[in-house]
Amino acid sequence: LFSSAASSSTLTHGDAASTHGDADGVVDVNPPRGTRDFPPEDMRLRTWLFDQFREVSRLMAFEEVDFPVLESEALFIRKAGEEITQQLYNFEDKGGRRVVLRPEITPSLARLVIKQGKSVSLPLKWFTIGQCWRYERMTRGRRREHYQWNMDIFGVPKVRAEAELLHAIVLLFQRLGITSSDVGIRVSSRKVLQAVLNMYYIPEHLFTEVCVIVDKLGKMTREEIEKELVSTGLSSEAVQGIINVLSLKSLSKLEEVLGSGVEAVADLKKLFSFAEQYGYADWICFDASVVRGLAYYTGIVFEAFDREGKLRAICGGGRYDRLLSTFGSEDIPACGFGFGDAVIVELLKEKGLLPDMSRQIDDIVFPLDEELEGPASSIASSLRKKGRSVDLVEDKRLKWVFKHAERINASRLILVGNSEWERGMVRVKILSTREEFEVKAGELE
Ligand SMILES: Nc1ccc(Br)nc1
Repeated sequence: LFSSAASSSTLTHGDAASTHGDADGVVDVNPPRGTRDFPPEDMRLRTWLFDQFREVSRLMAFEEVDFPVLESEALFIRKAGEEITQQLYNFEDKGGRRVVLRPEITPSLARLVIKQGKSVSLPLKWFTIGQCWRYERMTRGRRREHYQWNMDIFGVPKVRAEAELLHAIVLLFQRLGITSSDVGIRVSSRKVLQAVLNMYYIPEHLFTEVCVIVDKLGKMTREEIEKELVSTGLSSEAVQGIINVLSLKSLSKLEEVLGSGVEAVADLKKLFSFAEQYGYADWICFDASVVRGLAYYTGIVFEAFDREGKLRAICGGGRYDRLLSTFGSEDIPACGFGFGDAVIVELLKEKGLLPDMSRQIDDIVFPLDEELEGPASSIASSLRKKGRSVDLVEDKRLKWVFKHAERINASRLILVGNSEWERGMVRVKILSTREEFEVKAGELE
């Protein structure tokens, strides 16, 4: 959906610009840097994609929720050095309040769950599709906004919840025509890292910071990661131990290193066994290097990736059992994922899976003379009441109308002409078969 940088088209409207434009009366018609417009064709693709998100949410029996894009900055202040909190789109409003354009959805979800308090019964299965923002120096020319589909389950402490979320992700990919040969989902648990830190007696307060650092595996060199880990105070032995465990891709090897009976291994085994029952085992694989970059994850984490390795993560999520207490509330076990609107479209383009996005209209109604505009309107009105989409066209030459009918894939062209109208009739042309006939205006279906 993110078109390449728009041309520097500008608009000079003479007087209009003098009130709206800058000094020389020129208005920049491009949207703010890093943001997108959605002209009709792009909007049809976005609507189609969001309809797939909604249909999967319906299949999973999730309820839709929403909240403001604008949130208190306090909801996102975290000290773990995450990229997401270092790129807050934050400002002070006219009331002197510190606010942000939200960078993610989960804290707003947590806020709403806390606000709803005892009035909601657990488990909660909520979803939303919302725009998220970041303020990044445009040097990297990256987007500053995207839309995310979020699915979250509150009140289920067991990995059955993560298994449900993974099912939703697989259902979505299958609906788009993507197979497990195109995409995989790497699965691990932050409890793996927790177990390793315990092995080296590393203090608990370093856990979140270490997670954020090792999430950069694959984006930074191993040396840079090791350097950052050492800078937190870890011994080089502990750093090597962490790097070695995070390179594991087999659960049995992990069990050898961590020992049996470790919660992380038990959780993952249970999750992989659920995957067999759901029938999506071939979509997922254990990969200890997956930690995800958000500070609040506490357990299972996962991310979907294109197996050709050309694109960034398609979606990601995990368990966050202690987020609510960071907002001063009682903790409720929770897990969820975010699924952005940009990488998935790049993948669909790569795979030739973009759907046909051309328009489709049922009827064009066209009065052949000006004094027939009234009758044409009443015909359009009665057809619309019957549920047909009608493009009422006026002040055009017939040649243009036929071209227009092709352009918008109209099924029928309904011509209102004097000679027919005098007999209470209209002329109908079926555009697919070129069939043409007269119908009583009142009997038009
Ligand atoms: N968090 C976030 C927000 C906006 C974009 Br674009 N990417 C990531």
